[in-house]
Amino acid sequence: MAATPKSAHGETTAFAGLASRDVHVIGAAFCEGQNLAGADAAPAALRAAGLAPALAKLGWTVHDPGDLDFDARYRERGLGASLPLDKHHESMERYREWEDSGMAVNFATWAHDHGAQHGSGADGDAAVGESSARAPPQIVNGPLIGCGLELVHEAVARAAALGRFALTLGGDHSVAAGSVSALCEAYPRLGVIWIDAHADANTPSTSPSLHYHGMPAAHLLGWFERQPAGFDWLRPGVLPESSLAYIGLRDIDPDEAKLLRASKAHVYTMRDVDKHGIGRVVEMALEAVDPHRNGPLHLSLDVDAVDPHFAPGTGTMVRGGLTYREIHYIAEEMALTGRLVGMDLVEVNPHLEPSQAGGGAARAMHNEDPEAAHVSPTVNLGVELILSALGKTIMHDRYH
Ligand SMILES: NC(=[NH2+])NCCC[C@H](N)C(=O)O
Repeated sequence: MAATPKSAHGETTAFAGLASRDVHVIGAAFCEGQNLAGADAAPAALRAAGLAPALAKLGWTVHDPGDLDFDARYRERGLGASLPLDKHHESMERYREWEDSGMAVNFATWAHDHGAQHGSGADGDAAVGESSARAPPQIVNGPLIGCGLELVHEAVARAAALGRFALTLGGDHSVAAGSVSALCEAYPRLGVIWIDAHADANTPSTSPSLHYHGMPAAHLLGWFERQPAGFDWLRPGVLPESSLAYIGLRDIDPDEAKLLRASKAHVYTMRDVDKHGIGRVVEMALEAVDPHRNGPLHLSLDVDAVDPHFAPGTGTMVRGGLTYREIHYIAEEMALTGRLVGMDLVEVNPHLEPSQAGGGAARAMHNEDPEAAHVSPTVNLGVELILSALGKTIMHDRYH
């Protein structure tokens, strides 16, 4: 059966799931949405940890054209002057300094209070139609991010048009602006389950950091006061509020919380997980975004939703997260619907893995996939979660 997402998955038609077991890997080595580099190393690290052979073993045909070439796109669009791109990133030494300081505030705030190494990013960032006289707060590196994420959007749209499962490997959570917008267009009734410690629902006006990785949900939902330069390809509101459910939230900024409370987005915080248990929370979230239980679904998984005990290799860790089993359960339930069409795995930062910091190599457990190289705990968890979302269960190692 040919894949024709638009006509086949219209408003009223029940979606029967992808017709074939083809997964398209979109390597989005992109970390411009935050002030720390390293998340851009994740796609390569996930591949090195054996992602493709493990997916093949599970019964999937893997299409991986390699990482998107962001630099080429920047140059094409005349943004070459912004290269090298790491000018707004803080150093790993500064990150360690923040950790040693006791981490009373998040890294972005700490870096700001301790003389950020990078500029405000405001230069040349004027929003569309805005005069510089009363310039609104500017997303750090805004136009460059818009340009880069358009490439993600295009690649995900292509994967969806081919009827393939769109697996986006971040990168920071910025990439979801590209992937989710593309999938919402390909699958009009798309329900999005967003697993995260943070809501990423700040607008440029509410954001304490002006980092875009804290904003993609707000942008998709249409909450930005104005369209920032470079984002013409993103239709604000492309994701209806009621089609979004969060699980795992525990670090929300005050004005961000106000926006969420006033919206129709479905929020399941860690407290809901405590109260109802993960089984019930997943059921409620799926019911909320897809009341008929017959529409296409997307999983946007930020590894910082997981407790730092299990996922230490990420930039914005927050205590009190999902356990190893809870996060796997979520991924497994998504696979069991048979209607998952895409997944983002974001915010894995191999540079922050304990093994890289001198803590010794992560040890393999006896029952782990021998084909997966044991690079580091968070990278390995990332591979495992992708496998769970694509059908691996305790009783079945083939998607059936
Ligand atoms: N994708 C992430 N890790 N987001 C963290 C966002 C942190 C904070 N709420 C901010 O807006 O900056």
